[in-house]
Amino acid sequence: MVKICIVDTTFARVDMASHAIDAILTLMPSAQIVRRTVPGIKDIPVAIKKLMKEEGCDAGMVLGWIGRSMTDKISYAVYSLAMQLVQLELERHIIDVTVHEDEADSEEELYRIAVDRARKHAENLYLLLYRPEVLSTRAGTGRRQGYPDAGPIEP
Ligand SMILES: Cc1nc2c(=O)[nH]c(=O)nc-2n(C[C@H](O)[C@H](O)[C@H](O)CO)c1C
Repeated sequence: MVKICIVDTTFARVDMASHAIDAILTLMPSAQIVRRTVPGIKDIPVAIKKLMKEEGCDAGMVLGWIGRSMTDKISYAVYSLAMQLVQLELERHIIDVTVHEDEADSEEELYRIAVDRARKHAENLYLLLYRPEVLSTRAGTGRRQGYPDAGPIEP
């Protein structure tokens, strides 16, 4: 049975983890999910690393929300680097679902982006774990999460 650790934040304005878990359990009905929630993105790296080690998770998913200010964006850069280090150290995939609040002006559009991104990355996690060959068939096809696919560029 695959075990997946998930960490999200109270800073986020959409409960993306619930959508991700719903998609994960649709694709992997026997998956065991361990979820924790922390205040903000800078609290995620240590939380997911500790959880993955304590629970022995096969893979992880982190869901963050970035505010509109420059301080928020710098926080994201620091967080993003830390998440790369955690993955390298644990040698486990941890899919990063991040929504930047300035991706859209309306709350309706931000909600749509957040849900679409969480669900599509849940599928990516499934493919990384169980169907890596499917990802290879999609190489160069301009897949997007949160938006319609960009599509391939043909010669
Ligand atoms: C400036 C800032 N921006 C964000 C953000 O855009 N998204 C987010 O999730 N959290 C932010 N935080 C909070 C920090 O990540 C963290 O929760 C606090 O510094 C407490 O450790 C901070 C402090």
